Amino acid sequence: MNNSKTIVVKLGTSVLTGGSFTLDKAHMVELVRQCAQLRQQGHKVILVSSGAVAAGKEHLHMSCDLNNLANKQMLAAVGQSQLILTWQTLFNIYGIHVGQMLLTRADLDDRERYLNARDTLGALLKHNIVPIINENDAVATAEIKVGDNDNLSALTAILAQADHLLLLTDQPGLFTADPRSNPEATLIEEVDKIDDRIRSLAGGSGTHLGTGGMATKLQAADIARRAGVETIIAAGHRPNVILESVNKTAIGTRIKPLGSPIEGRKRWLLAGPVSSGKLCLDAGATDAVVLQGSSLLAKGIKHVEGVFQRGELVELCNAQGEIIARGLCRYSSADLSQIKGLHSEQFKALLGFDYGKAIVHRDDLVLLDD
Ligand SMILES: Nc1ncnc2c1ncn2[C@@H]1O[C@H](COP(=O)(O)OP(=O)(O)O)[C@@H](O)[C@H]1O
Ligand SMILES: N[C@@H](CCC(=O)OP(=O)(O)O)C(=O)O
Repeated sequence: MNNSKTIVVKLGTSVLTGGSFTLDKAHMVELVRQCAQLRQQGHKVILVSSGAVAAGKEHLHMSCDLNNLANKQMLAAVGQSQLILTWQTLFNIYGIHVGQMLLTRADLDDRERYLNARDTLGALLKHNIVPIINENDAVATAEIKVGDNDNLSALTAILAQADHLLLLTDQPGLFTADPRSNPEATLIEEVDKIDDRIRSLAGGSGTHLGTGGMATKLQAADIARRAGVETIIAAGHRPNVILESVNKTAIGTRIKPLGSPIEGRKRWLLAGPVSSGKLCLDAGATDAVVLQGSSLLAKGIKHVEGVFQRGELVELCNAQGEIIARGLCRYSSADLSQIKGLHSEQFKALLGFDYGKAIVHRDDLVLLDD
């Protein structure tokens, strides 16, 4: 079917537990029914499922300090197997297989590992298996974590070249303020651009088990929209929410994608590496990069922040300090401290070598301003 869409459905702990410390299996079966129906309509479905920590707590009947990393990892290790067992049992009702993928930031940083994860996801979808993704909480420490499943689901949507990202939570969408503390807050139905004004509306999680609240949902939506993916934030308990979101019923908060989807390597630049440093550009270089589609030359670099090697990802900032692009830097921070502000003809005399005049080549750069 040529109208086939790929949909990433992110289910927050709040949806899977209904705010309790146990998995709400009656509701999970309802979500599975909707996923099965979407597949019958010819669409592909990927779940990003939170709930491992909650499931671990439920299984062990143990109260422990959730601020302690080892405790949380223990609960996730126990809970993840319970969680996937529950999903498999429920999808079995419809004769659907599931495949578990546990990822960390490190799996997406490295281009080769990113491509491996992409191929696994592709193979699961090709064989009509529903991928169920979570962060590998049992082993991931802060340095190699994505940190929250909202961002992980956006990275998954990029990996899968999805059409829609549904962030299902315990609120009907993004409100003008946290509705838990502001009963007057109203739903925002459509967002064109995620700027500081929109970000300022989003608070953190209102529960002990949720991570990130609305703030991480907006981060995720911003990454997704730049990769051409539409995001919908909606209530996981709304009847038929998954079916209606995809079939264009006005529902929750819809965050529009940017016009044209970007090509593979640039998608990885958005999804993958964490930045190792910053290049601050003058106005001329900013215009050249943003408006003229040029590579970044050393001449327009005013200063360099951070320590990085050749080939690492850096952020490019304009004179106001706003991040305008991400890209792979062809020179190390040590080299750049010598050649910033100079013409490329001088590189060899100063460094003893030269990797070409582009500091960040156009092919290795993705723009963020819009
Ligand atoms: N502007 C806002 N609009 C809606 N919810 C918000 C807002 N700011 C903060 N929140 C909070 O975000 C919570 C949902 O995020 P979170 O607890 O992380 O849930 P999940 O487990 O679904 O990811 C809501 O319960 C709400 O308290
Ligand atoms: N990976 C964790 C969930 C992390 C997370 O982002 O939680 P949530 O904000 O509920 O989606 C778990 O499975 O418990």
